[in-house]
Amino acid sequence: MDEVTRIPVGGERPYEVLVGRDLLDPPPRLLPGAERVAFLHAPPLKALTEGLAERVRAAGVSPLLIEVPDAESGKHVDVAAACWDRLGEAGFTRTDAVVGVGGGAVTDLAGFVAACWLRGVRWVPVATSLLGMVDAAVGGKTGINTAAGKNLVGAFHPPAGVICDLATLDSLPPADLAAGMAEVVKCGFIADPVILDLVERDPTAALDPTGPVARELIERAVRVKADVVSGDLRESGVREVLNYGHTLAHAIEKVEGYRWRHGHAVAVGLIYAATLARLAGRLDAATAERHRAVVGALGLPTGYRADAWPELLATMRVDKKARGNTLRFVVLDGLARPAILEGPPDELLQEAYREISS
Ligand SMILES: NC(=O)c1ccc[n+]([C@@H]2O[C@H](COP(=O)([O-])OP(=O)(O)OC[C@H]3O[C@@H](n4cnc5c(N)ncnc54)[C@H](O)[C@@H]3O)[C@@H](O)[C@H]2O)c1
Ligand SMILES: O=C(O)C(=O)C[C@@H](O)[C@H](O)[C@H](O)COP(=O)(O)O
Ligand SMILES: [Zn+2]
Repeated sequence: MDEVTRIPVGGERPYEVLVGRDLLDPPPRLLPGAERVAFLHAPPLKALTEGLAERVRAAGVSPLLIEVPDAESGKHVDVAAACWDRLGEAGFTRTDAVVGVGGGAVTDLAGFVAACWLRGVRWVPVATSLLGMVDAAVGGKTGINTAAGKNLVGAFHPPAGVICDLATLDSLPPADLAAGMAEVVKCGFIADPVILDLVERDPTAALDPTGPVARELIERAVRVKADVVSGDLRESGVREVLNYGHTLAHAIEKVEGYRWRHGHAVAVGLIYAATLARLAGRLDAATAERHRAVVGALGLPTGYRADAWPELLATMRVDKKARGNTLRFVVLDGLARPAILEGPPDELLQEAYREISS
């Protein structure tokens, strides 16, 4: 095992994010006293999960493997209900636990299943995608999608610990690596501009999960997220900055029937938020343009269909940051200076969209 970085996350129930290579042993150690552990995984992570289950069995704990549909198809209430049925059949009690093995979709689902079972049992995300490591597995936001939109049902339920084994990224498809980088870049714009410098200097190195640049980027992004959520688990204030770019991103995902990767939608959403801030007189043109350049350098999408605007606007109205009829956007007043743009007029929203659409 190489060196493990331990990043603390504070709050009512503090825990650590472990980043390193070949560190898949810890789930039983993070869950002392559990006699049963349910492993939720999607088909691509079956072999890895079976290996984890064997280690757990060797430690005297009974594993229960629950295979769920891949990606966003798993974030559905019917899938959650099927998981609760399995926990019930296996007699899961409050000292037992759930482990989610996979990308952000599976860990969001696993956390939600754990948050609701017996009104909350312990859980551990084993993040196997870049996006999961830098974002989804950290911070205790769990949830599923509904017919009305993305992540509309969920719970704040911090994990007992987070495992980011960089070796798992070796099998992650390149498009998913790039998608994860969108959330890393988000952290660069809202809090840690060194991230942007590193990506701009060598985008290829940023996308190589075996190299030191990717590891530094991952650790920096996790620290940004950990710092924010430590002080505001339930998003009553500062945590909203982590939603930078997400108001449009979630609308694009819904319009696409969740066939677009979350990170790809976030990439477009970041450019939209920067354009909106520039048009609102909040952000300088150079920093706004930097969004397009960094996102483009990573091979991520930079725009979306012009004719989708009416549906996107309607969907954005149920964004969780909205208050009644007032839309609220996270914008930048400068590099690493996130703020809220409250109730921008529809004309301004549309003008910004015109600039990023084709
Ligand atoms: N809870 C949060 O705070 C938070 C934060 C950001 C994103 N999210 C959510 O995370 C989800 C996106 O996560 P994602 O980008 O990981 O997508 P994903 O979970 O859909 O995973 C993408 C694909 O990669 C596969 N995969 C994962 N790890 C792999 C590996 N090591 N090798 C091979 N294939 C692998 C998955 O099976 C899937 O097919 C969205 O639902 C988003 O809403 C949640
Ligand atoms: O952790 C947060 O807070 C975030 O906003 C991180 C986002 O990257 C993530 O996509 C999150 O799931 C979005 O949350 P939502 O509350 O807008 O559904
Ligand atoms: Zn996100």
